[in-house]
Amino acid sequence: MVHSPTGPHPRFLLVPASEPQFPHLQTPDPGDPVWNMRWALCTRRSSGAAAPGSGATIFALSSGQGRCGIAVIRTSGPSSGHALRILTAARDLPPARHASLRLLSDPRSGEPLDRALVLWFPGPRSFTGEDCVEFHVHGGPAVVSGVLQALGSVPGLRPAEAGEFTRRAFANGKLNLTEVEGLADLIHAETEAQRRQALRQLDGELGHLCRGWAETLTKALAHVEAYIDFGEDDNLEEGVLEQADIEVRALEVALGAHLRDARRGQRLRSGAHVVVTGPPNAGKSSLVNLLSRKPVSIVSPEPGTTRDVLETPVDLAGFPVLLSDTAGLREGVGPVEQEGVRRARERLEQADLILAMLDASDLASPSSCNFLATVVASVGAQSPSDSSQRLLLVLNKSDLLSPEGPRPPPDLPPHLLLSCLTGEGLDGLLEALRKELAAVCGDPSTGSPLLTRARHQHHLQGCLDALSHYKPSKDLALAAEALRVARGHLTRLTGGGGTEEILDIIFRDFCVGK
Ligand SMILES: Nc1nc2c(ncn2[C@@H]2O[C@H](COP(=O)(O)OP(=O)(O)OP(=O)(O)O)[C@@H](O)[C@H]2O)c(=O)[nH]1
Repeated sequence: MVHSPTGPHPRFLLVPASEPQFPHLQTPDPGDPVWNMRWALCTRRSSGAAAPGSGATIFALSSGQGRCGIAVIRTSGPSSGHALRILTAARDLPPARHASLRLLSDPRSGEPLDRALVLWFPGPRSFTGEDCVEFHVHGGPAVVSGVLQALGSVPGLRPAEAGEFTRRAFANGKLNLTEVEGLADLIHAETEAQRRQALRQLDGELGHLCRGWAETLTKALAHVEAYIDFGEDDNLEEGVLEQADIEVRALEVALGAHLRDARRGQRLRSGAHVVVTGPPNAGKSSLVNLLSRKPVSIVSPEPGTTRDVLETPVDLAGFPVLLSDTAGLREGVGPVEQEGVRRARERLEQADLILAMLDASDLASPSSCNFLATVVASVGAQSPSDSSQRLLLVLNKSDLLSPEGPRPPPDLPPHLLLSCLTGEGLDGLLEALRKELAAVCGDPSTGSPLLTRARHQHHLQGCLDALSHYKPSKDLALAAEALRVARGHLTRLTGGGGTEEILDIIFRDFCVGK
């Protein structure tokens, strides 16, 4: 939709050409065809964010909504400097990248809006690569809306759409796609581990790794193509193909290792599934309430209280977790409880980490014995390096164990003693959870960068599949094609040749002002 410069703007008024507020500045002329064209470009809307370089200068509140001490409003685009001069009623721009105190006024009425810090970032040394301005204003709603209205009245400026600043940074080569994803994750990070992981991705670690792999493939491709062109030529160095082969096989090993690890990064991004299970009355609901620090489940001395799966998001030892309380596992019950038990078993299959819970004072009961037999079987089946499903055995109600009474039998699998009632043993449980979750989600502070999205996994798998067709001893032309396809996957992972739909999906994660 194109708004006429003389017609009504949906939200903001234009400065009438006949009322120049700042005579020393160029006043927009709605009769000027060049100005008209610029206005049309500035106000053009598409289904997604406007294409960078369209000439539009965008503005938005970049700090959160609502009353606050300081609010940051920013602009990006060619008219940023012009807007800054208009709002500060100044002929000159402030020194670049230095905070300057300025009085901001409404260009339509000259009315003072706020005394604010302004920062001028001439492109390309800015977040978006374009000319940018930041206004650090007092965070009252009237100030913020006054400044936004004032900016909207400056010709060539329009409100930004969600993610548009970042999209421009991407288009101008300031961020690659994995860094954009890292930035989106950082904005959404709710736990410490998510923040660490997102920051590493924003710092470009994953992109750097992929670029290194792509370079290896480019080199191998150059060697293979040289061999195709000059294979018979004596001048070609010996062992060229062999060297390419060694590098491609090493790359396959590295890709395989990352793919085996692939689900960890995704769990870190979207939350690991932790399921509490055990016989009725073991204290499962009490543990879920304790770990989530809220009354998610009903706690009662009546066995079989929890009938359905109750799920709650929790920050456990810095890791994002979807914690599920489930019905107590037992046989010979009514249809409703039976359905609860079926759902509990179903949820257990999806668990990344199982918290198997027993009443420490009731280990000899049939339901405890049956449950324990299942746990022992699953612990035996678990290899220490297996990160697909992990298990922690917790003996609750330790407060009911008297020092002179029977202690848990020595042949029990490794377990933790806990009392949900007194909190005794909780620190030990949290530490054990931290270790287990680091195994399930990967430790974001160490090791190689994690693959945090299915998209990453898809391209690495595509790369690996393509390399399986790399057989230079059989057919050099096909081998070269395999290298090209493999390299294409790595390039797309960092956003090269990315389709618009992928960009739209990724930028949808952003808020306005970012
Ligand atoms: N003494 C003692 N009692 C506990 C402890 N934890 C839970 N309880 C009590 O044990 C009873 C059962 O607790 P719940 O948390 O409802 O147990 P549950 O495993 O969810 O029970 P179901 O819903 O039947 O599967 C309640 O009366 C709790 O107050 C504990 O550490 N010590």
